[in-house]
Amino acid sequence: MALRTTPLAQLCKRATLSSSSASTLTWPANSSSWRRNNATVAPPVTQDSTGSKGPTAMVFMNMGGPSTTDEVGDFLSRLFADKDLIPLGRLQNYLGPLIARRRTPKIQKQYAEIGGGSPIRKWSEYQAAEMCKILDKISPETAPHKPYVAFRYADPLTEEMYTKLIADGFGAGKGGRAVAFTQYPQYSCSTTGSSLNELWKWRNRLEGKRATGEVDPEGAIKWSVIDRWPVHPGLVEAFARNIEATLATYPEERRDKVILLFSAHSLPMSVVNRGDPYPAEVGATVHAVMHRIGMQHPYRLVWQSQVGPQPWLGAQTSDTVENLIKKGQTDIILIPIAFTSDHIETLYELDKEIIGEAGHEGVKRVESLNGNPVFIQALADIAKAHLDSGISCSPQMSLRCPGCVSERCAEQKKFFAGQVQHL
Ligand SMILES: C=CC1=C(C)c2cc3[nH]c(cc4nc(cc5[nH]c(cc1n2)c(C)c5CCC(=O)O)C(CCC(=O)O)=C4C)c(C)c3C=C
Ligand code: FES
Ligand SMILES: [Fe+2]
Repeated sequence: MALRTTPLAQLCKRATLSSSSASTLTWPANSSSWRRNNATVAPPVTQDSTGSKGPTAMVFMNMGGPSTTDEVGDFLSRLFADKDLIPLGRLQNYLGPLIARRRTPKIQKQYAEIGGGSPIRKWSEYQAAEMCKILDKISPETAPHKPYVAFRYADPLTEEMYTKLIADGFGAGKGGRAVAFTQYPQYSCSTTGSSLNELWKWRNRLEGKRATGEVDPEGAIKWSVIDRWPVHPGLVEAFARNIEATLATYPEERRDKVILLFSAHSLPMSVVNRGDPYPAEVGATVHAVMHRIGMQHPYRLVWQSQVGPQPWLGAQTSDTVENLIKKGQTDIILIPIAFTSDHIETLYELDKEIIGEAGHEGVKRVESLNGNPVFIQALADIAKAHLDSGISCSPQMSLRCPGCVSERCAEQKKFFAGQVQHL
C-alpha cells in the first residue's frame, strides 16, 4: 500500500471546507490531533494517486455469541472473565471459570432450542459486507472499504481481527485507516466500553513495543471510533417500519389499544449508579421511535435478561407482560430496542419464555433488524457521516462515568479521544 501523508495545506483546506457548519478547528497545544469544538479530529489521512484515501477497514464490534452449542463453554468463560462486564474482584480468575462451567449446560439447552447457536456472526458479517458495498459507492474518496468483525466473547475475537488487519496490509509499519464501528446503538461501558478496552489492548500488543506499550505513531493503524448512534434517523426509521408492520397484523378495531413495550437488556444498578450512559441513550432511542410513529400508542421501556442476585434496573419485561395480561391487556408488541440482530434474548427469552408462556395471540414481537435494507443503509449513512467529519470519536467518549475507577477506561479513552482534556 503506497501511503503518503496529506500536506498540511490540503488538511487546512479540508478543515475550511468542513467548517461551514460554524464549527471551529483549533490546533491544540501539546497535541498531535485536530479538534473541532470538543471533538477530536482523526490524525492526518493519506492519499494514493487516484485521489482515494482508502483502503479503509470498517470493523464491526459486538459481543458475539456461540455459533454452536459446543462453543457455549468458551463463550461464557470469556464473558465471566471480563472485568468491564462482570467485575468479581480478586476472585475473578477463580470465580469466573467456576460460574461459567456451572451455567454452561443451562445456556447450551437454550441455544439448542433456538437452532443450535447464535445467528449473530452470520448477521454481523452480512451487515458489514453489505454496508461496505454501499460505502464504496457513496464514499469513493475513502474506498475501498473492507469489512471486519471483532467479537468480545466469540470468534472472530478482537485478536483474530487485528491479526487479519495486519496480514491484509494495514498497520505494522504501513499505517492505514480503520474505523471501529460499535454495533451497540447505545453506549454502555460494559458493552462498547469493554470492546474498546479490548481493541486498545490488542493494538498495544500487536502494534506496540511490547515492553512499554508504546506505539510507533508513523507506522500504526490510524483508528477512529463510531461509539454510539442511538437516535440516527435511519435506525429510528427501521424500528418504526417494523413496528408499523406488526401493528398492521392486528384487526383494525383492536389496533389503537395495542401497548408497545420496548425491551432492552438490563444493567446492574451498580453500573447505573456509576453513571453509565446506556439507560439515557436507550430512552432517547425509544422517544425518537415513538415520535416518528406519531405517539399514537401507550408505551413503556422495560428491561430484560438480568443475571445473578444483585439489584438490576427495572421494570422487568417478563413481570410487565404478566401484569398487563392479568389486567386483561393481551394486545402487546415487544420491541427489542438495544440490539440489532437476533440472539438468545429475542429468540429464547422473548419468543419462548415470555410470549410462549403468555399464551395469547395478541402478544407479539417485531422482527429484529438483521438483514433489513433500511437498517443497512442507515449503517452506511452513519459511517459516511463519520468518515466525512474527520472526528476520531464523539465528544461523549472523552468523559468518564462519575463513579469510574478503572485505569483501563482512562487509558483507552485517552488513546481514542486523543488529547481531550476534561477526563
Ligand atoms: C445492549 C445489550 C447488552 C447489555 C447492555 C448487556 C449487559 C450485560 N450482560 C451481562 C451478562 C450476560 N449477558 C449475556 C448474554 C447476552 N448479553 C447481550 C446483550 C447485552 N448485555 C446479548 C445480546 C447476549 C446474548 C448473546 C447471543 O446469544 O447472541 C450472558 C450469557 C447468557 C447467560 O448466561 O444468561 C450473560 C451472563 C451483564 C452482567 C451485563 C451488564 C453489566
Ligand atoms: S466505567 Fe464508565 S468510563 Fe469507566
Ligand atoms: Fe448481557
